[in-house]
Amino acid sequence: MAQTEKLILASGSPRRVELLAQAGIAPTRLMPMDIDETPKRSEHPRSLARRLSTGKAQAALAAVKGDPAYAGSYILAADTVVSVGRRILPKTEMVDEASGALHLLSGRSHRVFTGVCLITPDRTVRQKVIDTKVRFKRLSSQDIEQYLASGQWRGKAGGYAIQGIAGSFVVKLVGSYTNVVGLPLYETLALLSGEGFDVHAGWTDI
Ligand SMILES: Cc1cn([C@H]2C[C@H](O)[C@@H](COP(=O)(O)OP(=O)(O)OP(=O)(O)O)O2)c(=O)[nH]c1=O
Repeated sequence: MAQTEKLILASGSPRRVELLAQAGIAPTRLMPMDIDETPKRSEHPRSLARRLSTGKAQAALAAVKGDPAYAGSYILAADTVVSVGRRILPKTEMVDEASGALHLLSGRSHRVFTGVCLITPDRTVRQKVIDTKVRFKRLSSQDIEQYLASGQWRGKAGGYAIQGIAGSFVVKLVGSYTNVVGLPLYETLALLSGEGFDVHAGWTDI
C-alpha cells in the first residue's frame, strides 16, 4: 500500500525530510519558506517556535492557494529553537556566534523547542510545541575549536547538530531525540494520524 495523501513539507531542511522518510512518510512537495525568523523583544522560545512554525505553514498555504493540484493536501512545517533559560541562541552562519553559543552550552542544560504546525485538507490549523532538555559536558577549548572547524554547526539552531559530532557532548537528554534534530516524530505522526492521514500506508515501502 502506498501513501495516498498529498503532503506539502514547508521546509528546506534535509533533516526534516530524512526524519519523515525514517517513518515512511514522503512529502509530495518541498516548499522552503523564507520568512523573517527574528525573535520579538523578550519573546519566549516556546512562543517563537510556535509563531515561526505556523508562519511557515501559512506562507506555504498562501503560495498554493487556488492551485487545484494542491487542493486537499496536508501542509506541515516546523521550527527549532535552542535556549538557555529565556535566552534564544541563534541559528547562525557566523563562527563567532557559534563559538558564543557553544561556550554558553558548555557544562549546562538547555532546552530545544520544536514547533510543529499542520494545516489539514479542510484548512484547520493544528499546532504543537515539543521540548527536550539536553545537558552538555563541559567543553574544552579544543572541543570548541575543533567543532567550529568541522562546520557542522552551520545553519543549525543553537550552533550544533546532535546527529553529528555534537552527539558526543550530550551527557543527558530528557524527551524526544528527533525533536532536537528538527522534527519530533512521535508527536508529528500523532498529529497527522489524528487528522486522518494514514501514517502506516508507506511502511511497506521502507
Ligand atoms: C539543535 C539542532 C538543530 N538542527 C537543525 C534543525 C533545523 O534544520 C535547524 C533549525 O532551523 P529551523 O529554522 O528550524 O529550520 P531550517 O531553516 O533549517 O529549515 P526550514 O525553516 O526550511 O524548515 O537546526 C539540527 O539539525 N540538529 C540539532 O541538533
